[in-house]
Formats: sequence, structure tokens, C-alpha cells
Amino acid sequence: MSQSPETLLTGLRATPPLVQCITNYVAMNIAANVMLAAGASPAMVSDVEEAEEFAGIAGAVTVNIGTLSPPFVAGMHAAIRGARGAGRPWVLDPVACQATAYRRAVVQALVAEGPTIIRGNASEILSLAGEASRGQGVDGRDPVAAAEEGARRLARSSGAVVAVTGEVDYVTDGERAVRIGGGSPFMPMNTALGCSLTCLCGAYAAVAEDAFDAAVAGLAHFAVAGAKADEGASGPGSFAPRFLDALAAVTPADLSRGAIYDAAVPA
Ligand SMILES: Nc1ncnc2c1ncn2[C@@H]1O[C@H](COP(=O)(O)OP(=O)(O)O)[C@@H](O)[C@H]1O
Ligand SMILES: Cc1ncsc1CCOP(=O)(O)O
Ligand SMILES: [Mg+2]
Repeated sequence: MSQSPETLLTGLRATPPLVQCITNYVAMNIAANVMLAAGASPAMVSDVEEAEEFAGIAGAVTVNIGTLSPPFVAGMHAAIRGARGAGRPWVLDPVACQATAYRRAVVQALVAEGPTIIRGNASEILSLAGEASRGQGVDGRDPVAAAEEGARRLARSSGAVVAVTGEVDYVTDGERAVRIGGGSPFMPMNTALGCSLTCLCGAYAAVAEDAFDAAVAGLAHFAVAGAKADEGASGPGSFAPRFLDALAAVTPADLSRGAIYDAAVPA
């Protein structure tokens, strides 16, 4: 039976999961604050010397290719080994994976390792699905609707739950699919919120029985908090602290009431 975002947020706050976040230099501080505000326990641990061992004590691992370099890649593969060895979920964020040959090669190798969830903007998901992408660096430039079919194909070929974010988010495991509305136009004007959301999907995956439910809950938490923070924000700067406050203030019941869900039927 599926677990609602309300049930999962209650569980997350009752027992904050330790999440090993391998993320980029831009996101490290922002994502850690987002995780703490939401109710999770982040640890930005990425070096190859300890990444595999640490994954053995974490509830989930998240891997983000935003500021890519060979030492990061070694740490990513070590952490994934640790997560797989411990039977824990791991989440991939394919930041700007369309941009360079190095990113394309690294991300393909990571997808081959069997992520539990892939969370990216529409341009990144289109690229992973083998389609043309209008992504400009780390910023998405394609509508989510254009990536829905590719997301379903990617989910089927990789075995991952695929979460595509933008104005209206889309989550699919290749069979089931849901759209989630809400959020704020100030969100893409704040760097590293997508990266932070990927970490939060890891937190929900650590407490959920099913990765699809985990991704829906993570995206719903952002959608509801984003809409709440938008009220009274006059620009991206004043939005940022309001968003952290809203992530903490959101109640489990808000996730049932606040997010706009649409049970999209996959073709
Ligand atoms: N125009 C928008 N309106 C409302 N929410 C948005 C909008 N664009 C992005 N978001 C939200 O911002 C968060 C990060 O998504 P996104 O910007 O797609 O990721 P990334 O930062 O990786 O490109 C998600 O919660 C998404 O729903
Ligand atoms: C600006 C930037 N450059 C490399 S990673 C990064 C952060 C991207 O964050 P997000 O994908 O969440 O917008
Ligand atoms: Mg991103």
C-alpha cells in the first residue's frame, strides 16, 4: 500500500534520517540548511577514503555532479558501493549532464549503477533520455511536459523513479505517474534549490517503503513550502529565508491539503 506525503513527513520528523549528500560546492551549505529545516540530518561526506564506509551508516546517499572532478567521481562510486552493500537507496542529480562530454560519460556510468531515484530539471532528463535538450549549463530551459515521455522511458530502462522538476513537477516509475503543482517562480532564481531537493528526496527515500512515494513526498514538501514562502516575498532574496522557515513550519497535514496533485496516466 502506498504511503502518503503526510505519513512520510510524520515519520521523517519522528526519526530524522542521516543522509550522506555528495553535492557540489555551490549547494553544500544551502542543501544542509534545507535538510535541517525540513527535518533530516545531512552529512556532506564525499572523499573516496571514507565515502563507502560512511554510506554503510547512512539511511540514504545522494550523488550530484554539479561541480565535477575526478576525486568527486571516485567518492561517488565508493558511496554507491556502500549504499548498495547496505541495501540503502541512493539518488542521482544529473546537474548540467547535457553540457560536456565528461559530464555525459560520468552520468551514464552513474545511471548504470542503478539509482533509486533520478531528480533533475526537464533539460537534464531530456538529455538522459537521449533527446535534444535546450539546457543552458545548470539551468533548465525546457518545459516539464516535453520531458514526460522521456522520463517514463528513462524510468523503465534504468529502473529508477524519475522526478522532473519545473513549474509543475512530474514523477514516474514508468508505470505510475503524478504531477505536483505549487512552488514559486522565485525558486529557479535561488541557486541550488534543485540540488537541495535531491538531498531531501534521499531523506524521504530513507524512511519510505517505496521510492515513488518518497519522491512525491519530497517534491510535495518543496511545493507547499515554496508556495507558503512566496506569500509576502518581494524577490528572490527575501524568498530565501522565508523558504527555510516554511520548510520547517510545514505540517504533515499541509502536505495533503497544500500540494496540487494530478494523477497523470502514462501512455
Ligand atoms: N516556475 C516555477 N514555479 C514554481 N516552482 C518552480 C518553478 N521552477 C522550479 N520550481 C521548483 O523549484 C524546485 C527546483 O526545481 P528546478 O528549478 O527544476 O531544479 P534545478 O534547480 O535543478 O534546475 C522544485 O521544487 C520545482 O518544483
Ligand atoms: C550554479 C552551479 N554551478 C555548478 S553546480 C551549481 C548549482 C546548481 O544548482 P541547481 O541545479 O539546484 O540550480
Ligand atoms: Mg539542478
